[in-house]
Amino acid sequence: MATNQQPHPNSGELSREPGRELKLLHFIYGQPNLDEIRGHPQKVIDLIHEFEKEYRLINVGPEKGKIVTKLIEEVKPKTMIELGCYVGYSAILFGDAVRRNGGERYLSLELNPEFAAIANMLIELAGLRDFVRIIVGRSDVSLHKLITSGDVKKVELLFIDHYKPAYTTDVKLCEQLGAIVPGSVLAADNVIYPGNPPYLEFVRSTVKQKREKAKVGPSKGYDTTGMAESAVQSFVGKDDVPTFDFVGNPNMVYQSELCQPEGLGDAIEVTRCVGVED
Ligand SMILES: C[S@@+](CC[C@H](N)C(=O)[O-])C[C@H]1O[C@@H](n2cnc3c(N)ncnc32)[C@H](O)[C@@H]1O
Repeated sequence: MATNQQPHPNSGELSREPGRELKLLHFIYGQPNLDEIRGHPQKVIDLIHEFEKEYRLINVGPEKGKIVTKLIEEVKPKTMIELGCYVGYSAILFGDAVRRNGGERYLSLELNPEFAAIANMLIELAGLRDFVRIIVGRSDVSLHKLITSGDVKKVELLFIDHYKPAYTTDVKLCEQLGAIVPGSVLAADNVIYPGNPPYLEFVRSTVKQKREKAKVGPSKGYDTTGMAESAVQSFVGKDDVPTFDFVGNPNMVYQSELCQPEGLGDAIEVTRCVGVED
């Protein structure tokens, strides 16, 4: 399934110089017509696209973004959660869509406080400051706190776009805390490039297969089988371990499909929870 040898769709000759995310902030806030941009999410997105003609950023991009925007129109979440904010591209694009579709808030979980600070400035410029909340920290710790405090009662729509090995463990955490319910929808990015075979196997498994696997007891580490080494090493490093032990809830019934924009070397896996087996 994974096609790790493929070049990243944006890789070309683009600059990967360290600190380019801060450069993006200067580029956008240095625009002479800043007042015309203020309060217009699409104009901020357009400027990020402009910057990406020269620099490589790791956001979801417009093609895969459309898939998630359509899901927002269908699900109409009151609260949408994303794992991985980076410089705020998806938070602005999807936060704006959630707001237009009657939602109440967009929670973005981000590990790196520098990225969160940059994203906050762009979210503010886009006019989404009162709608998008960035929570800085590890996604598992933040999810645990949000759910156990009662702040988030269920997952309506979850956009998963952070540390690749944590896709499965974070969804299992939501399962075992009872936050995944029939009607919950998961949208996971980068499932072809760089690829996430353990996640695809997990969301495409039957209850019977998951119960069989769960017999060994809670899993303690990340399953990185078939993942690109670069994906395993990025953001947290290969020695990182999940904060919690995971059993998940193997009784959750999922319907899962790959949504791949034409001509793109990557796709979003869209997974719907359609029931719970006794
Ligand atoms: C691919 S980028 C997110 C792109 C963003 N969703 C967009 O489309 O604009 C991945 C982000 O996840 C963050 N991240 C990695 N591991 C994380 C974790 N365990 N918890 C929270 N954020 C994490 C990284 O710091 C990085 O900013």
